[in-house]
Amino acid sequence: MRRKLATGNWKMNGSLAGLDMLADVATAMGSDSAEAVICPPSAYLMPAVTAAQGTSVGIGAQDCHTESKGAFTGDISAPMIKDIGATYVIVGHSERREAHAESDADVARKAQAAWAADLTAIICIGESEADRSAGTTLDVIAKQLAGSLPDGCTGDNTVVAYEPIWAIGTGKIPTLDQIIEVHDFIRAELAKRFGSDVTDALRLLYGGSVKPDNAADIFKVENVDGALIGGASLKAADFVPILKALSAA
Ligand SMILES: O=C(CO)COP(=O)(O)O
Repeated sequence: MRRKLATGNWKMNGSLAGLDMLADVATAMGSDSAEAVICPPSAYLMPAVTAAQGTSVGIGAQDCHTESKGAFTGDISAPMIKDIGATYVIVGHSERREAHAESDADVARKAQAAWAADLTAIICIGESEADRSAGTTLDVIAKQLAGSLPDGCTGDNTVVAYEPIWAIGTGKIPTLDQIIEVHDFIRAELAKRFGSDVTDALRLLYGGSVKPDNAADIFKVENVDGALIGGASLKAADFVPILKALSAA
């Protein structure tokens, strides 16, 4: 049985004071079944871990370097993320693929770095609007899966997040049929490569304009095991209803 997962990606947003939402999320969660993870900017990782201590809210980073240490000004490594007590790291977000020219191979190396540090990698994939219009969505997804997921994926070390680029921060979300098609396809591709035991344990998140008012419908989709949430993860007032919808799904 896959445990549902709501992950908040703050991107380059939030503040030290904004970490107060962690306590609100923890309180609201109660004994809810879904897991909650917040990924703040690296400047707030350590205070986030401290704020979440003793609660069931997990903390993750938004990126890591492929190397564990060295002369890489401005970067942070997977062992550092582990060292401060975070447990997840997002790799291959489309904003990093685009703004930092990260290739599938780079993303795979980051996932391996995460695993080596005993972190769970949330590996992001997703098509552009041009891909969708050209009818090549599934080809793009297949290529990203093949290139960005290293051999050795398990349900413990990896979460796959499908984020159509055109749905990120736009308020546009795919139809449920489109989400079903891509998530079913991802599950089938994973099964071909990793076998059904691994695939049955691997969580697939949907990301892109998930909000309190559309979350319940998205979470009804069988192969959606949770969400990667941007804007609506900054405040407990938005994040908690999404988490509740997930627990109820
Ligand atoms: O990119 C996202 C999460 O990683 C989605 O962002 P939004 O929820 O703001 O659309």
